[in-house]
Amino acid sequence: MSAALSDIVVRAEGLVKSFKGFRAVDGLDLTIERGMIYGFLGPNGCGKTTAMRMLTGLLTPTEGTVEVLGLSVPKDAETLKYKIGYMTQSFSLYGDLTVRENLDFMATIYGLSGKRRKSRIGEVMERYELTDLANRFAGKMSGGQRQRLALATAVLHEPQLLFLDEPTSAVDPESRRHFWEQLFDLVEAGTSIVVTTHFMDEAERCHKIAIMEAGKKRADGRPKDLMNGMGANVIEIEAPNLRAIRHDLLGSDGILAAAQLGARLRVLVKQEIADPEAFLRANPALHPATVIEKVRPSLEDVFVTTTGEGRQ
Ligand SMILES: Nc1ncnc2c1ncn2[C@@H]1O[C@H](COP(=O)(O)OP(=O)(O)OP(=O)(O)O)[C@@H](O)[C@H]1O
Repeated sequence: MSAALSDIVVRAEGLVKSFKGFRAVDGLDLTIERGMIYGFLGPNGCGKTTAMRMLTGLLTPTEGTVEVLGLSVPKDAETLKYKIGYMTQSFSLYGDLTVRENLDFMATIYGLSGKRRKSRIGEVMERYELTDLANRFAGKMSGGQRQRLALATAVLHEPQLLFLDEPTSAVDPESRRHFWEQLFDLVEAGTSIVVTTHFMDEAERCHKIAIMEAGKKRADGRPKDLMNGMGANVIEIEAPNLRAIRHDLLGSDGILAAAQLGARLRVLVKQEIADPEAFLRANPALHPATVIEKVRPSLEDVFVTTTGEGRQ
């Protein structure tokens, strides 16, 4: 099988990026399969953007190797440029150009000409609801409209692989939902997607994710598998004195985390504790009638159990 048709679109080994001795990305290994949405989940500053910039060939790694679509990066970055799309956090649009002019400019960058250029610009304007905004300056558009234009410019040349850096941070929840539906349309049409996010609900939509912290990958896999294999049971407690209970539980060895959600306390109990409900009931701060219920893990629970900083 030729490299371009391989089932692996990104392979990185031992990827490091140091800025004056500070390791923003610290030994990252990645294998991303074709046809999926792969998410980097992690807090601000954990190295998501730096990792993505190395994968796109925009930043040279300090150490490690990267292969994207069978090309060696950054050596073959120029060839790769025509096969990938990249939507940056700031959307990289020209505010003093109109929608059509932004698309026209990107078409030139990607070397689109003649009929294909015209038809692709028309197609993306239609698909991303930009036709009525064709003469609007990008700088005068709403966050959601700018996001649609940024996506339209990133996919104009029909890239095999699309990189999206926190694409929904500046948009409202409805635009976010709509945007994700558009991503799944792209996947169905054969595009593979790598996306960074710090939103748990977005990460849950990905086929696979890597949980990042301090430049390192702490865990990776399908969200469901990560939730099932997280090494803790999730118990919710409903009681009037939740702050006192939380304080008490956090001093206990068997407890990984306890966080209040409204009228409930969500407690992560280590898996080695065979009967977590009985374990909690034995705590003197709990009233015998306190409601204790085992619940389904969430990705946020996985995040808390796999990262140190998220623990509370
Ligand atoms: N050019 C640079 N020079 C020095 N430090 C940098 C540079 N680029 C990034 N960093 C540092 O590297 C760390 C990782 O930054 P990065 O932007 O990759 O994180 P991130 O997870 O994408 O977060 P954010 O969502 O805030 O961009 C941060 O501490 C950042 O300050």
